[in-house]
Amino acid sequence: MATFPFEIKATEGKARAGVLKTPRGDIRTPAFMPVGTAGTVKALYMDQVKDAGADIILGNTYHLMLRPGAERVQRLGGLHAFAHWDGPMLTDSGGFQVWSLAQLRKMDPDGVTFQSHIDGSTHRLTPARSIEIQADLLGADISMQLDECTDYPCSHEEAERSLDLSLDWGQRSLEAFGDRDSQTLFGIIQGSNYADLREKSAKGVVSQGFGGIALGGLAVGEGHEQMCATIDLTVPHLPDHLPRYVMGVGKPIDLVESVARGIDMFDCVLPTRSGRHGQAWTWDGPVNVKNAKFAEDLSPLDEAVNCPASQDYSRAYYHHLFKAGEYLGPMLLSWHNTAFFQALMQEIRDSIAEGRFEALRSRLQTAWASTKS
Ligand SMILES: Nc1nc2c(CCNCC3CCCCC3)c3[nH]c(NCCc4ccccc4)nc3cc2c(=O)[nH]1
Repeated sequence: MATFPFEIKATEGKARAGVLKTPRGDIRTPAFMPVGTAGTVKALYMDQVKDAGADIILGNTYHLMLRPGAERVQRLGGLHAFAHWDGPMLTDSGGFQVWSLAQLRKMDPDGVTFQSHIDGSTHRLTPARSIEIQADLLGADISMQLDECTDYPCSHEEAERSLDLSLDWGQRSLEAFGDRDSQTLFGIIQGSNYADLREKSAKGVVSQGFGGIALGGLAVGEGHEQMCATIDLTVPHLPDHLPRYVMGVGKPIDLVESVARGIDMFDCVLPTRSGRHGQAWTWDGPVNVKNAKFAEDLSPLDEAVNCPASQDYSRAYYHHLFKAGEYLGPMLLSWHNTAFFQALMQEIRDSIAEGRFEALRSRLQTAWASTKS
């Protein structure tokens, strides 16, 4: 397994600004990774994703193994060629999506058997099969170990059982990954919100020798404050030199507060999912364009976001598009939100490099206080 060079360029407190160097290109951190679920960042062309500033996108083992099938994606040249994205790509192992989407799933110590939510066909994921799909068939630059995302809340005993299973699957994932020299594998920490279990999981994952470390089991309903508290008690057990990735996070306020606690990488469906439903994220906080107050508002979504979707169309036009159910509504708003999330990460990176991150953080805590729920 390769360990990609991770250079920290600047720090402010626990916040780090750096570059993760991969064979398919550099990833500027802190980085927000747009989610390309089934080989597409929903409603966007890859050029728009790239122009918005994204260095890396996510692919999804669960969705692609069900349709069109992982072997078919390989026959078609792999996910980069298939989806027309030539930059770095990270794929999740599929475990989380099995929990959140599949029907009739059956767990055992070696893996999980489940029925497709699409056509009911039976599938099985083991650590080795997940690595084969991610690294061999889809061709991911960064793969994730197969893990069990522990339900929240849960007992200490249940959290420890789950953590131990993920540690075992992490070891098997590393063995299956072998010595691929142009791809890397990240481990995933579990442990729910128990300090002793997060420490046990962190020390276990760090000792196994991954190319990066993810914090799993978060953004599962615990809320902003609990998520921050869990990050606070996990990061001290992580080495400075490996990238840290909080999975499934999150809202803009979550990104800022996680960067302040030493996190480098994020993914979330929020920009495109909320965009499809009329929610626009701006520097002043979220607005829902379907609100009647925008019916004759000629102002742009956000003066400070340098994207045609943010500058060239009025809020009144967005209001009309969503009231009329026009396709262009979700398309433009997904584009704006994707550009806003990238503009936020760029401002975070610049502020750390210029020693003004804490000033940015306190300004955004005030502007976005109501979004912490
Ligand atoms: N292995 C693994 N993945 C996790 C994920 C999936 C991360 N996104 C993958 C991505 C791949 C491509 C398809 C989409 C998913 C999580 N997502 C969330 N919360 C999302 C909370 C959320 C936020 C906004 C809207 C919906 C849900 N917590 C997560 C915890 C884990 C975890 O422990 N282990």
